[in-house]
Amino acid sequence: MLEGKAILAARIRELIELTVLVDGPESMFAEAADRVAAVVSILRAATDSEPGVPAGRGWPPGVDDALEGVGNPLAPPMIIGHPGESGADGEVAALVTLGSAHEGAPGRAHGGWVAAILDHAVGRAAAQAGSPGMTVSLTVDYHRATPYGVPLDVRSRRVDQAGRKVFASAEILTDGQVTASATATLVTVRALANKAGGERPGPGSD
Ligand SMILES: CCCCC/C=C\C/C=C\C/C=C\C/C=C\CCCC(=O)SCCNC(=O)CCNC(=O)[C@H](O)C(C)(C)COP(=O)(O)OP(=O)(O)OC[C@H]1O[C@@H](n2cnc3c(N)ncnc32)[C@H](O)[C@@H]1OP(=O)(O)O
Repeated sequence: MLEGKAILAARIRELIELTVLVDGPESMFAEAADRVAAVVSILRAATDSEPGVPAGRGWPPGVDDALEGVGNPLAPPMIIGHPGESGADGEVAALVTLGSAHEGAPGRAHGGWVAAILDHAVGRAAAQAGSPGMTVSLTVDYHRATPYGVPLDVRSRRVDQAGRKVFASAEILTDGQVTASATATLVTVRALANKAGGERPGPGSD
């Protein structure tokens, strides 16, 4: 089931990428749109959920996660490595490859996607360090172009903690050079920390 969803999501990522890149006659777009509509109706028939309405997909991040979910076509996806796999002790190491659909300035990744990756990385680092929380402040420095189409190395770690506040940092590297870095403050959320896979948090829950 999961494998099938991951394959579907991978195809949809391909579809998104090609939709951004392709140019052609109206008839080609019309035919493609009709075929996509047929796929949409297959999926719609299989769910009671309404697109765009919060459904609460479970927690912690899984197959449908916005950044790392292999079953979420919007997720690049970010591949989270084992603790210490390629980063230093206590670091979370991840790999992510963006595409043309993530382009901002010509030839480089959009800064919003760069920030989303860094936000997720600090969230992961806080969770790995035993202090899962939500980002309340994220400061991003863009040092040089973050490319797309190549695997990006992402590193993050918890730096400090004071009460419920967790301080973390993260970088994105390519060819050993840091393209963007972030420092963040997260606030631990007790209700989430206690949930290994329960319902998604509601607004303002702690
Ligand atoms: C996300 C939880 C994860 C837990 C999951 C469980 C398992 C983990 C497994 C894997 C996790 C892996 C990855 C997760 C990665 C990403 C997940 C995506 C999450 C996000 O996508 S995240 C980005 C968006 N994020 C928000 O949506 C937050 C909006 N926010 C709020 O929902 C509230 O803010 C809340 C509930 C967080 C706290 O609210 P509250 O009422 O409980 O706490 P309160 O306001 O009292 O603040 C307490 C202390 O933080 C200080 N403080 C507050 N704000 C500050 C700021 N801006 N700068 C500096 N300090 C600040 C105060 O000054 C006070 O400090 P003091 O105690 O010293 O006075």
